[in-house]
Amino acid sequence: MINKQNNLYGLVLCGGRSTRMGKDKGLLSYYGESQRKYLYKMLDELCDKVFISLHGDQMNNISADFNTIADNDHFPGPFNGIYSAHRQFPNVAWLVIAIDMPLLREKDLQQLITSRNHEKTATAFATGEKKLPEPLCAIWEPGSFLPAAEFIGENQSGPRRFLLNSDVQLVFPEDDTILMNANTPEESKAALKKIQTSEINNPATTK
Ligand SMILES: Nc1nc2c(ncn2[C@@H]2O[C@H](COP(=O)(O)OP(=O)(O)OP(=O)(O)O)[C@@H](O)[C@H]2O)c(=O)[nH]1
Repeated sequence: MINKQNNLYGLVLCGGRSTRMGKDKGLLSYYGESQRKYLYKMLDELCDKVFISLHGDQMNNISADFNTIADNDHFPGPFNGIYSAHRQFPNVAWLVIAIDMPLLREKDLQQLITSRNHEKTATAFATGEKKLPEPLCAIWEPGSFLPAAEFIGENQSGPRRFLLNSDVQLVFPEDDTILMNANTPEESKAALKKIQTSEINNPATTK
């Protein structure tokens, strides 16, 4: 177990449209509570402060129990959420996670934190056969945002492409499936089955 990290803020990206799922992915439940609440609490164990990242028109539908940051730029996609968080608090690093990774455990985030390299643009899990950085489960250092602003200024909005052109500390997860995305009802069902039938994400064994 590691302590809360000073100057590390947590961001749960929830500003997507969930069109493939057909319902808000933040409201799905894999562990007996909404995924939004589950991941918020997980980050709260590790970070100084935690925020839910949303696009502007979702702000009225969220409980006041959560700290929130609304997208304030004009391009769609997760980089907008990350960049808007930085604009609000430019001097901290951000531990960013996507709402649609139901197999992610607190111990995986601890691995990211203990592997963190403050000198790099970001510390990110390596995913897939090509071991590319996963921008939506990563620590973004404060120094990443000047180059990010330039990148966005060139009308680019892909956070993975940005990290591919940056100096990133790659972290190799114990098991690649922890980063599985559940974007459709079928993927969500498959994730739930994995949770119920394997120990990978049994909350009792996650810490
Ligand atoms: N703040 C913010 N987060 C976003 C935005 N778009 C996507 N995200 C988040 O980024 C992560 C990955 O999103 P995607 O799965 O690519 O897109 P989605 O909109 O959630 O789902 P689809 O509509 O099915 O593509 C999820 O955690 C989303 O909530 C956005 O415009 N703003």
